[in-house]
Amino acid sequence: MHIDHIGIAVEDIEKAVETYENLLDEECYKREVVEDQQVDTAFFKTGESKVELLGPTDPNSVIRKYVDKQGEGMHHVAFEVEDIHAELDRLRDEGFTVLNEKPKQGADNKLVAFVHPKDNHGVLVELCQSQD
Ligand SMILES: CC[C@H](C(=O)O)C(=O)SCCNC(=O)CCNC(=O)[C@H](O)C(C)(C)COP(=O)(O)OP(=O)(O)OC[C@H]1O[C@@H](n2cnc3c(N)ncnc32)[C@H](O)[C@@H]1OP(=O)(O)O
Ligand SMILES: [Co+2]
Repeated sequence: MHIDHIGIAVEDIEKAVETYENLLDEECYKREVVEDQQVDTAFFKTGESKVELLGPTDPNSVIRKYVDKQGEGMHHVAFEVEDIHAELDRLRDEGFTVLNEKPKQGADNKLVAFVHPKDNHGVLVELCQSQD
């Protein structure tokens, strides 16, 4: 597994894109709203991995709930895997709480699924598999 991206929850994604374009001295390479997850995303390439900014698109968005409760900040770490179905089965067998029955369509043309932070010492983990 390698880190595909770090997810950062933000209040205002337009402002956050401006900040990170300044900070990283590079343009955001993709903007994508993922209705199913009620998030607006912005991606920056950082070497082999990426930064994914996440803004809420709906009052019921998990990002809305997170920012209201914890404030803006690091939200999840995503690992890219070859076979997400096999990995989810392995993690379930190992006793991890996999939050998705089956992988969902994520951003950046990936299938995604999540493992509850309570099993990972407080870190929400996303597994993603490229559909390229
Ligand atoms: C568009 C896809 C994109 C991609 O990369 O392709 C994405 O990354 S989408 C990202 C947004 N989607 C998700 O995060 C889906 C998975 N998340 C969830 O299902 C929930 O957020 C969940 C289950 C992690 C938490 O939901 P819940 O309703 O239980 O929220 P609570 O505030 O009650 O939290 C319970 C407990 O967990 C702690 N918590 C919540 N979120 C996080 C987090 N991101 N990192 C670490 N810990 C988290 C929260 O503090 C509570 O802890 P407690 O000790 O019980 O107070
Ligand atoms: Co993500």
